[in-house]
Amino acid sequence: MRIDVVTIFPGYLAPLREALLGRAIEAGLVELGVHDLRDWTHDVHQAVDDSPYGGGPGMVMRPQVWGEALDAVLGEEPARLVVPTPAGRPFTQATAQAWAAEERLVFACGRYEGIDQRVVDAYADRGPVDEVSIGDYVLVGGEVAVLVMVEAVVRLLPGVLGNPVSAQEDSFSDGLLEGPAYTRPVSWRGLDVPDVLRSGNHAAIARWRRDRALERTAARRPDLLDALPPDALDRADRAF
Ligand SMILES: Nc1cc(-c2ccc3ccn(Cc4ccccn4)c3c2)[nH]n1
Repeated sequence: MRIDVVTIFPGYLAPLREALLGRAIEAGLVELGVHDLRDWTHDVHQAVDDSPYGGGPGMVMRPQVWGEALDAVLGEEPARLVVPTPAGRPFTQATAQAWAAEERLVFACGRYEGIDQRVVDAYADRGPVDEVSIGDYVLVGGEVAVLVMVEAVVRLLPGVLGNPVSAQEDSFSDGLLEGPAYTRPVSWRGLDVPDVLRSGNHAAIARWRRDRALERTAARRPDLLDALPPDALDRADRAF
């Protein structure tokens, strides 16, 4: 997979070259290109924004600069164009799973009050364009959202995670939140590891973990329970 990011703050994307993701890049599992939008300005001030038509607070990012940048970065290779925005469709684990199958992702990081809508409209004719939100809160720009989404996608690529099973078993993959996890010592500040986890009874451990996941999901995210397909819960689950 190749990932390109266009931004006026390239340094914001430096964390993508650290740790697990950095090792995935070094291993050639993913290619990353970070591009400074201002490289496509032609004025001395390198202006990327202007006042909004119709008035209102803040500034809007100019379509011309974005058009030149995305034409250059996209080139002729097909790619999914992703535009983070608070007004986007929710980015979920299902989105990450779908995007993990893509050959190329290009992220357009806006700032100010966002990017002139004609940029999304103009590229919608060339290929898939997703306007996505990572949550119901407003950030200052798209860069942090891109860090989140790139991490969620790249961890799913073959060879990236040391333990690939965890990508299938992590939260949301079975529609439930993950339950609690424990490691040594068996007792810490008077708090003990649940006995069942040390019992060696794998059926009992699996049941206990499922029960804790159901309990936590019901308490913290009842919406996820409501969204489960009818056959997702078996009789033992329903006892919960
Ligand atoms: N889940 C998300 C995504 C964002 C996001 C993504 C990109 C941009 C580009 C600019 N802003 C600031 C801004 C503020 C007010 C209205 C519009 N945009 C962004 C915010 N916030 N929360």
